Amino acid sequence: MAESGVKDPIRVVITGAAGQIAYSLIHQISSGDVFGKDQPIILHLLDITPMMGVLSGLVMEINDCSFPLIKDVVTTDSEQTAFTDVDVALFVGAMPRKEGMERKDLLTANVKIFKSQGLALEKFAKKTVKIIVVGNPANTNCFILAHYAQSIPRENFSCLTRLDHNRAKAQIASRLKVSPDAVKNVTIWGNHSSTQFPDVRSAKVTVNGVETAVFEAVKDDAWLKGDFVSTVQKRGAAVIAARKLSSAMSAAKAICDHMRDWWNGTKDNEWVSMGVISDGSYGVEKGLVFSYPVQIKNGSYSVVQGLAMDDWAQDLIEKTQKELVEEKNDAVKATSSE
Ligand SMILES: NC(=O)C1=CN([C@@H]2O[C@H](COP(=O)(O)OP(=O)(O)OC[C@H]3O[C@@H](n4cnc5c(N)ncnc54)[C@H](O)[C@@H]3O)[C@@H](O)[C@H]2O)C=CC1
Ligand SMILES: O=C(O)CCC(=O)C(=O)O
Repeated sequence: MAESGVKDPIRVVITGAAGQIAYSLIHQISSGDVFGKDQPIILHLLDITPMMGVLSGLVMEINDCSFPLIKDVVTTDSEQTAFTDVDVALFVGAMPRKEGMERKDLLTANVKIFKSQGLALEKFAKKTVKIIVVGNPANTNCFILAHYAQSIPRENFSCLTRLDHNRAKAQIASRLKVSPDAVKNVTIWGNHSSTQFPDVRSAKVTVNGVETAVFEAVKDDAWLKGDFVSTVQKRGAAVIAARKLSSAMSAAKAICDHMRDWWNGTKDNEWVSMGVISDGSYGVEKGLVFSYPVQIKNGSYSVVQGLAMDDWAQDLIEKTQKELVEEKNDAVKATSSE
């Protein structure tokens, strides 16, 4: 904080800044929706060289928005310039999948980007940098990024599963005809892929002022264990099939929700889902980037412990873990052969 009582600016890097997610994200961040209405920001926008013209147009638009919180905008195709002294790093830049592909089909191309950016992050970012990996396959890209940036604390790395979390809340809310904010404590376990486990066994919903377990309120176990799960698992693909482009507005909103909660904390007795480096909780292999229920206080998250498991849940968690182990092995092979 400067002597005047005005906060010092924070540096926020967005990779893939010329892409469709960034176009929504930049607006929300610049408006003060994430770090607060009193937090000045210097934006670092990274993209590949052919996109520098697009970034210059984006800067014109940012200027034309007259955001009072934006103190400077740095556009660059240099990883060194992009990551120097950053406080927050949003790794959006990567190739998106097309209709018919699984996210892991992007692995070979995208993990190489994350190796190179991990090495740059290691050299140039602040050690306190808070990181969200969005580019797919998000968990495994995050694993590679962290692997090549060993001096940054492990708890500073995360990947985005908040979009899945929001989708799960929205499905329950729509089924019960309540607002999504009446639904709390859903959990996304595992990979941001079609093996993820959207779990509402501990979730609660407030209907007509009364808080009830979601399973009791919905009264349809077959749906909660069947179509609900597969709808959330396959929502990304459904959007691509309909829009011919992958989710962007909802992804940007979820990135903001994830970082806002990490920056400011979660509400009492509530949790959110974040892909984080596993400490072995719930029997998951240590070191995998796995989505867990987390609570956040003073800028640090902790995995919610002691949630009940049954054979059905355990099976789903093992399936998504198995996929992550396979992805990790393929990613390590793809990055170490260079
Ligand atoms: N985890 C999640 O919940 C979600 C993840 N995604 C993923 O986010 C990523 C970005 O999606 P969109 O913005 O829709 O894609 P997009 O194709 O519109 O934009 C990607 C941008 O990244 C840039 N880029 C490519 N390589 C780069 C590099 N080495 N350094 C910096 N920039 C680079 C491209 O030039 C492009 O401007 C995709 O991988 C997509 O699958 C999308 C939605 C949700
Ligand atoms: O599904 C994809 O591959 C891109 C977008 C995404 O990850 C999602 O919508 O969940």
